[in-house]
Amino acid sequence: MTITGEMLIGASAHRGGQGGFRAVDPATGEALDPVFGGGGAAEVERACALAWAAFDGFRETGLEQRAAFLETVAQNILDIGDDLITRAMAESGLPRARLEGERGRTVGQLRLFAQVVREGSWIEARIDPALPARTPLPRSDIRQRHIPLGPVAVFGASNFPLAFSVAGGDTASAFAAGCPVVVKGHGAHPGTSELVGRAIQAAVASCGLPEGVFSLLFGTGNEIGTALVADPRIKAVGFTGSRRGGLALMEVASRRPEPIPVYAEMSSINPVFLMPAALASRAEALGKAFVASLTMGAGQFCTNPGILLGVEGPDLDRFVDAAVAALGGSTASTMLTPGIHAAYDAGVAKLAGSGAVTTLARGLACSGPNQAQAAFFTTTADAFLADTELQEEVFGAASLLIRCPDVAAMTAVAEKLEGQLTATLQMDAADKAAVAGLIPTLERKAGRILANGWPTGVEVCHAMVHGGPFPATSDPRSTSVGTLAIRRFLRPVCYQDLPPDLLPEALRDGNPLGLWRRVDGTLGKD
Ligand SMILES: NC(=O)C1=CN([C@@H]2O[C@H](COP(=O)(O)OP(=O)(O)OC[C@H]3O[C@@H](n4cnc5c(N)ncnc54)[C@H](OP(=O)(O)O)[C@@H]3O)[C@@H](O)[C@H]2O)C=CC1
Ligand SMILES: O=C(O)CCC(=O)C(=O)O
Repeated sequence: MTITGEMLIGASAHRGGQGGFRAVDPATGEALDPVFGGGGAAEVERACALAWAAFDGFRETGLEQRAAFLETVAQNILDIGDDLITRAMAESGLPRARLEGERGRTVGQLRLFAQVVREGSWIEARIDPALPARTPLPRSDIRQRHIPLGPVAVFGASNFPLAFSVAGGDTASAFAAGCPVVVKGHGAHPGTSELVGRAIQAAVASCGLPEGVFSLLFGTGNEIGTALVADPRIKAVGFTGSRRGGLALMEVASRRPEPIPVYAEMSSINPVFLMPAALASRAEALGKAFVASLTMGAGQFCTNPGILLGVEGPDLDRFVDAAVAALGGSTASTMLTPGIHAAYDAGVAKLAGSGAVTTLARGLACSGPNQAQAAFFTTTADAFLADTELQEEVFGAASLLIRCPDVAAMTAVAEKLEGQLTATLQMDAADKAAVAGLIPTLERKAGRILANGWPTGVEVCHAMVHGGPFPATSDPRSTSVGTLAIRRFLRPVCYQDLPPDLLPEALRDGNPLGLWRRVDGTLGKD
C-alpha cells in the first residue's frame, strides 16, 4: 500500500498545507519519505463536523453491524501485510518480533471489543417497572441505558505505534461504545498511522457507516491537538504520553465552555517490592529477571520497573550484584525518537548528578544514533523521602533501588509515592504477613498489584486495569487496556414514563435484543 503523506478526513484524503514533516528512522537518523502535510484549524473543523454528523447514526447502529465493523478493521490491518511491519520498524526502531506481536495485540483487541459489543452487557440496561398502586406515592416506570458520549479525540502514543495508536485501545473502545473518532497521529510514525488509518477508512466504507466515523489528522507543534480538544463537537479525549502533554490537554479541556473528560495515561515509576524471604531464596534470579524487564524495548513502557525497594543486608547485596552484572552486559538500544532519547539522557544525567544517588551500573556503550545505555542507581529511603524529584519518571531503561532499613520503611516510602499504574511484589510464603500489611497502601496507590511477575506486558482481557491515581492517569476510575475501557466513553441516560414505542430497543418490554438487564433489581435476560 502506498503512503502518500495525506490526512484522512472522512472518506477523503487531504494534503495539509501547514508545514511539511517527515518521519525519522531513529536507528540511522535518516528522514523517510514521503513528506507529510500538517493540518490546521480547517482540517480540525472538517473532521469534527463530519464526526458530529456521523454520531447519531453511528451510535444507533445494530450491535452486529458495529461488531462486524471492528472485525473488518482488524482484518484490513492484517491485509496490509508486511508493509505495515517494515514501515513501523523504520519509524520506531523497534524490532520485527515486537511489532508483529503488537500487531497481533491490536487485532486481538479489536476482535475482543467486537465480542463485547455483540454481548451487549456494557449497555447496562436497567428497568424499574411502574408501581401504580404503591403508597403513599406510586412509582413511575424508570429505565436506564448507557449511550456513547460523542466524538472522541485520540492521541496516538509514540511507544506503541500499533496497539496504542491509530487503531489502538482508545480507538477500539471508543468505536465499541459507538463514538466516532478523530485521531491526532503521532509525528514519530506518520506512515504507520496512514496505513492503519486507510484500513479503518476502508472498513467504514465497506460496512456502510457514515464517513465521519473516522478521521486521521497530522500536525507539527501542539496547535492541531489543542484545536481538536477545544472543538465543541469533541466530547472526550484519549491520550498516552508525557505528563506535560497530558496536563496541557486536561487544561484545554477544562477551560472549554463545556469541559470534557480527558483520559490521559501519563507517568508511572511502577515500584517493585523485594520482600525479605523472596530475596533470601532467589536474589540472583530476581536480579537477572529485573534487568530483563527493565531493558525490554529500551525500557520504553509506562509499566517499566522504575524503582525497587528492598531491606538492606547481604540478600539485597546479592540482588544488586546479579543486577549489576546483567545490566553491565546489556547492549545499548535505539530509542523511539531523538526527543525521547534526549529526555532519557537528561533524566539519567540528573539522577547521576544527585548527591543522594549512587550509580550502580550502566549498560554497554552506544554504537549508533539515538541509542540509550541502561542505568541502575541506588539511594536510601530517607533520601528518597526527602527529595520528591527522585520520583520523576525517567522514560527508558533506568531504575532506582531504594535501600530501606526495614519493611516499615518500605511501607513509609510506598505511602509517599504518587499514583502508579502498577505495584509489584516479589514474595515468598514467609513474606505473606508483611505483604498483607502493605496491600492497603498499594491499593490506594496503584491500578494493578502483581505478585512474582514483572509489570511490563499488559494482558488485554476483561479484568485488566491499566490505570491508577494521578499522575498514572488523569482519572483513577478508568482503564485504557481491557474491555472495561469502553466505560470511559459511555454515560447513563434515564427514561421515565416514556411511551413504549419511543423507548430504545435495549429497554423495550420483551427484551428484543436479548440483553442481560437488571429488572426490578434482578439481573437476567427478561
Ligand atoms: N508514560 C508513558 O506511557 C509515556 C510517556 N512518554 C513520555 O513522553 C515524552 C515525549 O514523548 P511523546 O510520545 O512525544 O509524548 P508527548 O506527550 O510529548 O506527545 C504525545 C502527543 O500529544 C501531543 N501533545 C503533547 N503536548 C501537547 C500540548 N501541549 N498540546 C497539544 N498536544 C500536545 C503531541 O503532539 P505534538 O507532537 O504536536 O507535540 C503528541 O501527538 C517521553 O520522553 C516520555 O517521557 C512517552 C510515551 C509514553
Ligand atoms: O506494557 C504494555 O503493554 C502497555 C504499556 C503502556 O501503556 C505504555 O507503555 O504506554
